[in-house]
Amino acid sequence: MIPVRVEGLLREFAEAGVLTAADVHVALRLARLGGEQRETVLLAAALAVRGVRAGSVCVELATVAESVVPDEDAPPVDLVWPQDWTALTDSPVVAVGADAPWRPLRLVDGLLYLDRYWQQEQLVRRELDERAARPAPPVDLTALPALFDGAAPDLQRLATAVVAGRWVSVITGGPGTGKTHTVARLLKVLLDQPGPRPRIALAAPTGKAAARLQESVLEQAAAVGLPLDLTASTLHRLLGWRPDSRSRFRHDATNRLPFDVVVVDESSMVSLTMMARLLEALRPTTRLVLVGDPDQLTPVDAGAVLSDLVHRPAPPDAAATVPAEAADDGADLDDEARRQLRNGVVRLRVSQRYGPAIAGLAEAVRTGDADRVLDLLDTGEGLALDAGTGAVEERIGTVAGEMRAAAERGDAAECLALLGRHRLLCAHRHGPFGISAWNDRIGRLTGAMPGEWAPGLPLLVTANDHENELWNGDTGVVVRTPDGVRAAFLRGTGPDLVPLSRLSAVGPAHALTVHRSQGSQFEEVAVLLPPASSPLLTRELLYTAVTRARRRVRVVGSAESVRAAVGRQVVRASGLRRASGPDRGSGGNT
Ligand SMILES: Nc1ncnc2c1ncn2[C@@H]1O[C@H](COP(=O)(O)OP(=O)(O)OP(=O)(O)O)[C@@H](O)[C@H]1O
Repeated sequence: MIPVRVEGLLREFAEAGVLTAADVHVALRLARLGGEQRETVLLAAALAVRGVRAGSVCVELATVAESVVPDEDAPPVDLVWPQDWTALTDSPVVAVGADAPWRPLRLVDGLLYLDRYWQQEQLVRRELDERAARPAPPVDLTALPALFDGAAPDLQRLATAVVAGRWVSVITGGPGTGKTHTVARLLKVLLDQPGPRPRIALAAPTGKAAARLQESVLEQAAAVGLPLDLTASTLHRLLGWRPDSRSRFRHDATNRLPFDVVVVDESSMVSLTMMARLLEALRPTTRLVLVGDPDQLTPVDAGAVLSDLVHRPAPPDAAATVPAEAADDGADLDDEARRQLRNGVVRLRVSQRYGPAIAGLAEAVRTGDADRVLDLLDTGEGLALDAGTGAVEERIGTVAGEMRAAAERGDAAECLALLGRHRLLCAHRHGPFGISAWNDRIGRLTGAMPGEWAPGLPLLVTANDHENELWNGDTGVVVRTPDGVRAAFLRGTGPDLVPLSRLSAVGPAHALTVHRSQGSQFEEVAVLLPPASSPLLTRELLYTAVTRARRRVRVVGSAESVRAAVGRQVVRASGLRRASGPDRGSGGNT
C-alpha cells in the first residue's frame, strides 16, 4: 500500500506500477533521516531502490526513463519523467563523486547507487583490476600437447594456457562447450607444477550446480590423472555460514580462504554481493577461475558480474600475453575475442551436446538476429515455431503416457531416463502462460486427479533437503514399488527411492520456469512464450531456454513474441562495465 500522505511524483510513479510501496517507503525513510524533501531526489532514491529490486546495481539517470518497464498489470499511463536531476548534486542524502564522504546515496558518472552497492562494486573492481594487472608466476606448459592433442587451433588449449598464467580469468561458453573439460586439464597443469601441491577449491552458487561440478570433474579425473579427493561446495559453504548473518561469512578480509586455486562454476548466477564477499576473502595469490555462460539469465539478486566482466574494457595495464605454447590457438579470433582475451576471458564455441541446428539457433538468439531466428525455426532440422499448443500437448501426452506406464511397472531407471526426454519451459509462474496453469493442465491430460501424486508425476525439489541429500532444482518421478508409492531421484548412477512422506519441499515438474531449468538439459524442449508485451520476454530467457535442448526445440508463441524476446536484452545498470579511470577511482563528475 502506498501511504496516503505520499503525493506528487512518488505517487504518480507508484500508481503507474514503476515503484512498489516498499521502494517508496525506503525513499521516504532516507529522505526523513537526511532532511531532504525535494521530490526529484525522492523519486531518484526510490528508483535506486527499485533498480536493486530489479537486479541492477545502480540507476543510470540519463536512460532510466527508457529502461524501466512498468508492471504488466499496471494501467497504461504517460509518465512525465524529470529531465533535470541536478537537485541530486546538492542533496544532503547524496554523496557526489567516488571520494565524497558517506551518504546513503552516491552519484558517480551519472549513475546513482545505494551506497552499499557502490562500495561492493568498488571492492570488486579494485580486486579484479589488481589481479588482472599482476601476471601470475610462470607456469610450465609442456604438458599441454598431451592434454589437448591435435594441430588445429584449439580454444580449450588456449583457455588452459591463458588461465594458467593469470590470477583472475573467465572461461565462458554455452552448454557442452567443454568448460569443465578445460578446467580439469587446467587443474592437472597446476597440480603438476614443481613445489607443494596447490590447494584447490571448487564451488558453485547453488547446491545442485556444486553437485554437478563435482560429478563432472570426477568423471574427468581418471582420464586426466586428477586426484580423486577434489570436492565441490556451494559458495556459501566455502565462505563459511554464520548463524548471525545472511550476508557475512566466517571467511573475509581478516580470515582469508586457504586456497591457491578457486574455481567457481555457473558464475553467471553469482550476484555482486556474493562476488564481493568471495573476492575479499581470497588471498592476493589465489588464482580465481570464473566459469559460466554470460548469455544466460542473470542472478535473482542485484548484479550480473560475469556478464560485466566479459563486456568491460580491458584495463590499460592488463597483462595481454598469450603463452607461446598456445600462440597458434588464437589465430582465428576476431577483434572482440582478442579484447576479451586481454581481460582474461576465453569463450569456448563448439558444443558437444547439441547439433548444428540448435547451435545456429542459439547463436542467432545470442547475437540478436531475429530474422535468422525465425528462419531457423521455420527450416532448421528439429526446430519449429507453433502458433497453437496442439502439437506440444500431443508430444507431452505421449511422453507422459510412457512415463506413467514405466512408473506403474516400477521401472524407476526408465522413468528417470524419460525425465530427460522432453520438458515444457515457461517464462512465467502464474497466469495462462505460467507453470502453475500448465502443470495443472498437463496433470489433467495424463488423467491424474488435481493434487494427486500419481505414478508418473515428475517432481521438482524446491528447497535444499540435506536429510535426503536433495538440492533445490533436483527432479524426480513418482513410481509404484512393491513397498508403496515412492519418489525416484537420480543419485550417482542409479535411482534412489524416497518415501513421499519424507519429502518436504516438492512440486510437480511437468513444466518448469526457464530460470529453474538453468543447468539442466533435455532431449527436446518446448518453450512457451508469453505475448510480446511481457517484460519477462528477453533475449537471455530465450537463449537459456533453447540451449536446454540437445535435439529438438519447439517454440510455442507468435513471431512477434520471438522478435520481442530477441530484441530485448536484460539491462542491468552497473558501473563495472565502464573502464576504470581517474573519475571512478578518485573524485568524479556527475
Ligand atoms: N576436446 C574434447 N574432446 C573430447 N570430448 C570433449 C572435449 N571437450 C568436451 N568434451 C566432452 O563434451 C561433453 C561436454 O563437456 P563439458 O561437460 O566439459 O562441457 P561444459 O561446457 O562444462 O558443459 P555444461 O556447461 O553444460 O556443464 C563432456 O562429455 C566432455 O567430456
